Amino acid sequence: MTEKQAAVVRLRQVRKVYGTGPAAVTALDGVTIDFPAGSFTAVMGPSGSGKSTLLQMAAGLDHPTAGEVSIGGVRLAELSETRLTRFRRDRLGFVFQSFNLLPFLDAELNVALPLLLAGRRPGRAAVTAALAAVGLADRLRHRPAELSGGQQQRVALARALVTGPDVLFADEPTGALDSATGRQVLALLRKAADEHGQTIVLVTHDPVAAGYADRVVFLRDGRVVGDLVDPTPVAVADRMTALEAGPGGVGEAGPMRAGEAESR
Ligand SMILES: Nc1ncnc2c1ncn2[C@@H]1O[C@H](COP(=O)(O)OP(=O)(O)OP(=O)(O)O)[C@@H](O)[C@H]1O
Repeated sequence: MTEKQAAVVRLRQVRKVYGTGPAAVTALDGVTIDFPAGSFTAVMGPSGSGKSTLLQMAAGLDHPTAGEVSIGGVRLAELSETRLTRFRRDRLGFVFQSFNLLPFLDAELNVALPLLLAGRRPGRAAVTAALAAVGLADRLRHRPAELSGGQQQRVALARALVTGPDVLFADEPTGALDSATGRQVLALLRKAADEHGQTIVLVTHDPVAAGYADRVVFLRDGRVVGDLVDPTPVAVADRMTALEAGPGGVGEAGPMRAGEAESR
């Protein structure tokens, strides 16, 4: 992997409105949050609460309607489209629920692709090391169709990590995997933060997945409504139940406040 700098991802009063007029949807309603350098944060919330939108804004995949996003001190709004594309390619990694591998390329070439696209000569050792790191050193010649879902997701993770990104954005990366395979992928995300200082932002519905993070941030109706530090799956599931019950149904825990968890 190449040298990288630890990078904080910073959102300030980020709003995202899709569409206009009566059909407009406010997906994010003034989100201010930091994802500290080298931290692993899970983003959770009911369906439609704005998790994927938050990830898209934070990763510069789409532009906010208002507010500001910076990564490692670079304000994304100040970059031209070309520079933003290059910034994403050089500094960020992405993993999605659908693995998005190219079906006609084997594992090795799928992993080499981001280096080729960046105009870097894909050193065979770097590509092999990335696949070995996800436990697939013996699958270099296999195409996606010849790999299990978990193996495909691990190839996708190797592809995301081969460039040595400062920040890795993962949207439901374990959504299509069984729990044992999902845990392997989550352990690799944990390792990326612990051993390589990479900043991990994980969108998930799964309290077990969120339990791998340092902190869980909860969204509802496009707003941050609370967080949980050193989360356990049980504590996360409790919060989710309260959130999904709606504002009037938060139960004994009472309404959540941002930062509440730290004071406990
Ligand atoms: N491209 C789009 N155009 C219009 N509305 C959108 C678009 N993307 C998202 N939305 C709307 O914005 C809101 C937030 O969507 P988002 O996908 O961010 O939520 P989510 O929390 O990730 O949901 P889920 O858990 O179901 O994936 C929803 O009401 C959704 O319908």
